[in-house]
Amino acid sequence: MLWKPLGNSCLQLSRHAGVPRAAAVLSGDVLGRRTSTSTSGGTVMGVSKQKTMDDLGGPSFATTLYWLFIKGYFKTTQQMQIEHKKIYGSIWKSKYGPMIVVNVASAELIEQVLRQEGRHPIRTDMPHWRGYRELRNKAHGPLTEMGAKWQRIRSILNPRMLKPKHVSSYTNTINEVVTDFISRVAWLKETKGQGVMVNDLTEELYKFAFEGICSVLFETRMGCMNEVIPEETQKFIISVGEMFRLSPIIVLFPKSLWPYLPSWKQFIATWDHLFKVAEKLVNKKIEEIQQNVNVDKDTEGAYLTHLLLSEQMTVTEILGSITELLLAGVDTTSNTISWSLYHLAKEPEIQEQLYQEVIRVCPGDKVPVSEDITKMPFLKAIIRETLRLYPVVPGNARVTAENEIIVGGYLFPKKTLFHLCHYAVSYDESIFPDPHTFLPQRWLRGGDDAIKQHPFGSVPFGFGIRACLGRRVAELEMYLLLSRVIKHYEVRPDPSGKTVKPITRTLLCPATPINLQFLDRRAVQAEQSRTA
Ligand code: HEM
Repeated sequence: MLWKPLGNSCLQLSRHAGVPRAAAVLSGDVLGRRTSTSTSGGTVMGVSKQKTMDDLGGPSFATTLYWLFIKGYFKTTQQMQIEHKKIYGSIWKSKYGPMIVVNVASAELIEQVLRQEGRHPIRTDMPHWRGYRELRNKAHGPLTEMGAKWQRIRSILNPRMLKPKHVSSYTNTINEVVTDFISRVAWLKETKGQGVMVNDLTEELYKFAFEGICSVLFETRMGCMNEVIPEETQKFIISVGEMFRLSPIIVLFPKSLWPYLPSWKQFIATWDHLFKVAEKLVNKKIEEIQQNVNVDKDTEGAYLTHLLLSEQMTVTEILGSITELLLAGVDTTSNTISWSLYHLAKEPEIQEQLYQEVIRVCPGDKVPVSEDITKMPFLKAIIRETLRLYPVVPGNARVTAENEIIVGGYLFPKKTLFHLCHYAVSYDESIFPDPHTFLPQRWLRGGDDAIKQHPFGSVPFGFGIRACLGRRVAELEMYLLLSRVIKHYEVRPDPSGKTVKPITRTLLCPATPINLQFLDRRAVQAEQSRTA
């Protein structure tokens, strides 16, 4: 997904940015506050002059290119947010050719942008993703659709993805996948990890997240937890990776050149494969439902069955949405769990505290279900802190489509492209003291830091009506997996002591493989009592 404003996809929209209307001068901001002379610019012959985008500082196009390609921030654009904030302050503009992106890097300014969104917020226009759909006559899903059509899709997809009672009904399905993941860890250790290591944990968690989301969406198991992964599934996973790899390349070129690019042809081929696999799964479900109808049997089922039976969307529309949900729901979850385990391995005391919480709520062989999770505040705090340190979407784009708005005392015209620098804000020490330290306690109610936190200091799932559609499902997956893995295994760092840093590949990912040791707690306890 292209959330960061570094490709034409985001930038294209800012071409529409016009000159601010004079009428807006002195009008006060849309939050109802009058802009004071001190924050809104100088005074011209006794009349205060509204500051506009022209008055904003920031790097030129050449300077940005220098930072990206000579100083080498192309893969660590999240870090560039922090460096630019030091130079330009909390708000600055970056130029990409004729296009302008307004960066906001404080909790207050992010709040101002998000609270002034219109009824149909836009992230980016994603011309390459939309281009494929238009070429092949496919429907847009929640990621690529805009305006009233987007709102309609969300109103249909939201309830079974976000309402707690529906989401908790996916618990058993997800727990089955977690059980298989725990067994797969044992198999990986034995066959490829000298009895103790799991190498490239993120890739393994990717398979878990893919299997988990497929089992919720399609009500079908894909075989990703098997020892040998089915060829079709493996190809699907590779296609997702390819599509994300090709996306930023394609958007570097104008649309008119796409038909001549080999990358565009590969891009089309990968999307064809993604839609083909999704179509096969949807058709299989339609056949199952049809067979039940033929024998007058009630059809029960989760997400896809509900969408098909409710008939609010055509099958083509369902396919468009389901494919996008799948794409949005894999790397995000798997990266977050990888970072959590990476930190728990490094911080044995935090891991022990989590283990004690899990066995207190779920003693013996009890497998946690969603009600148990409500009794595990420390588990939740660990995920929350992971998402602060590693926001999967480190910089989110926002286009203010409907209104002129005032942010930080500057007046911006309609269709201004904002880049919300979530990563920089997550490391703001005035909001999160000791920002580089993994401190889950800061998210516990009654904790010393809890009071100081600004509600927009860390918003890992976004905010408002265009926020993440899969948040509740992702949280359930992460809570169940983490609690059960820690109950079963003691996790220790790679003995080679490698530090893993984050890089931005559209999403924030580990730059190098995360390899960890997994010690079976029962085996360790048995060994300890034998030698005692
Ligand atoms: C740790 C896991 C996840 C994180 C941190 C995450 C984060 C985000 C963020 C930041 C956005 C953009 C929100 C905005 O623009 O305000 C987003 C959008 C979205 N996410 Fe997630 N996400 C996660 C998991 C998932 C999962 C599991 C699914 C699917 C089941 C999913 C589906 C979506 C969709 C469809 C959108 C686009 C919504 C729209 O534009 O209407 N996400 N996510």
